[in-house]
Amino acid sequence: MTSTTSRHVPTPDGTAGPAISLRGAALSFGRRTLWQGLDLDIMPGEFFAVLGPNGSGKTSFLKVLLGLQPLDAGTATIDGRPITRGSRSLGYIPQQKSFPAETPLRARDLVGLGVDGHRWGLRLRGRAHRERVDGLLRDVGAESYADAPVGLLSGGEQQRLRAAQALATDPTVLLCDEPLLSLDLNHQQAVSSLINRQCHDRNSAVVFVTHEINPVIDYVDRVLYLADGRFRVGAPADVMTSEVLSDLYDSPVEVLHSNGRIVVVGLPDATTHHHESA
Ligand SMILES: Nc1ncnc2c1ncn2[C@@H]1O[C@H](COP(=O)(O)OP(=O)(O)OP(=O)(O)O)[C@@H](O)[C@H]1O
Repeated sequence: MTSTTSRHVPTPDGTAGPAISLRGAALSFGRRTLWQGLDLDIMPGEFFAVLGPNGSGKTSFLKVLLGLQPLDAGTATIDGRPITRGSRSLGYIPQQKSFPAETPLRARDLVGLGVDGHRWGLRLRGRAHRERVDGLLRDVGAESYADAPVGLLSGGEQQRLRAAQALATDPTVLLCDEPLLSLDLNHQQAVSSLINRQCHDRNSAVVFVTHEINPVIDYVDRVLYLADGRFRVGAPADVMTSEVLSDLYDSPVEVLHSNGRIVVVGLPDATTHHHESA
């Protein structure tokens, strides 16, 4: 957390309050509890990763923050206010889903919607608009297909446009659901570094759901690790340990470190997962 300026709502003493705050949060579906007793403050400029095996509740956690999923107990606020759907301070990179082939938008139109599509009042138009869109397309390496119909692009190409569109809004809270899926290594690095800049230079709080911490390990301030209805929150070095993961999975798990990467060995058989296996 390096930024000093804040676009977030200040606390009475003038310091920036948490961008996201959960108190006593609980969510269950039927008899399956995803989490309970979750107290959490995510600060402006914090890069916060959410990890856990398939079905552990990572996407559901984002849905709560998007106002699409009510909690069963507790409260959730963004910038000190109760969460409402479609808040303008939220940016969202959804889990990859293809656009239909006939979608009547070019790549640059999609990004352009992020630049001014949700705003009332003054809209960036003409040259300024075009330059902003071009800059975003360049940032995600999408200039070469800027004028192509989105429905005809590959999954990875579409995903880069979604990242550009979400960043275009300069959100105070950026929610990312597996944004690196189907990107090759170069573009994983480009997109994760862009998200990191939004976080640390623009002071956005980033919530980054991922199966694989290694591509963002240098950026992550804290992780929420969900498994089997339980969770652990802390710095990666404190959570990604053999002791903590063995406790969460209730089964011996070994965490190895190799060349700055984390390798998890011995996840329970039923766990369809994430991280690199040895
Ligand atoms: N609206 C719903 N009604 C009933 N069950 C649901 C609902 N939404 C999610 N679930 C269940 O809650 C669990 C958590 O789902 P969620 O999508 O949050 O997991 P996840 O950690 O994001 O998984 P993945 O890694 O596979 O994307 C799953 O078992 C899912 O079937």
